[in-house]
Amino acid sequence: MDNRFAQIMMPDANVWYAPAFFSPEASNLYFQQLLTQINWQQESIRMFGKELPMPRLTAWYGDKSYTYSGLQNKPQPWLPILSELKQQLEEATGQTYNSVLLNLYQNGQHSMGWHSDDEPELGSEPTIASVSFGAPRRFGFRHRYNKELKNTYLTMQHGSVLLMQGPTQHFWHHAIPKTTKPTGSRINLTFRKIVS
Ligand SMILES: O=C(O)CCC(=O)C(=O)O
Ligand SMILES: [Fe+2]
Repeated sequence: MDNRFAQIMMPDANVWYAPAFFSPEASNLYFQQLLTQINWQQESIRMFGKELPMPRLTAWYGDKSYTYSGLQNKPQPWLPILSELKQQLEEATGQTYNSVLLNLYQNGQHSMGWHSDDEPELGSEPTIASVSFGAPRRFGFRHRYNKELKNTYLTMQHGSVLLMQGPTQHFWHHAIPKTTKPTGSRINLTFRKIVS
């Protein structure tokens, strides 16, 4: 882990945050390029027997197919900008990644519900490197079993990286809550390693 990262002290977890992993100039460029180059999709989710639009746009790039929210996703092939980001994260974190899920939150009503990234394809203690560009958004952690523990909230800054590894997915859910504050677009990329 390079020295841009500081550990977030949470029990049953291994979480690191780099608020300014990328410079503001590089971050502005990545944000604009990702907005236009990524093949953003409006997917739907089945909830309570109904088809609902996901409250965000998504895209999936990588080498191996993967099941997410019950959907078998065929990834699109790597783009140069994604390979470049992947390489920088691999160098900084000492891990390798073979796929990336992208989320585009266009406003404060776009969100992601409480979940953990514990799909079997990721192996038992996955490392997930989560990059943010654009509007800052609150990111929450909630312990899955110990209700005495308070939630932990971080504000995901433009150009930041959050690293979740070790037992984090076993013990904690995470989410991007909705906000009523006027909020611009945010792009998130979660680099993952599919092992099966
Ligand atoms: O947008 C974020 O920071 C969270 C994304 C996330 O949790 C996921 O894609 O699994
Ligand atoms: Fe997640």
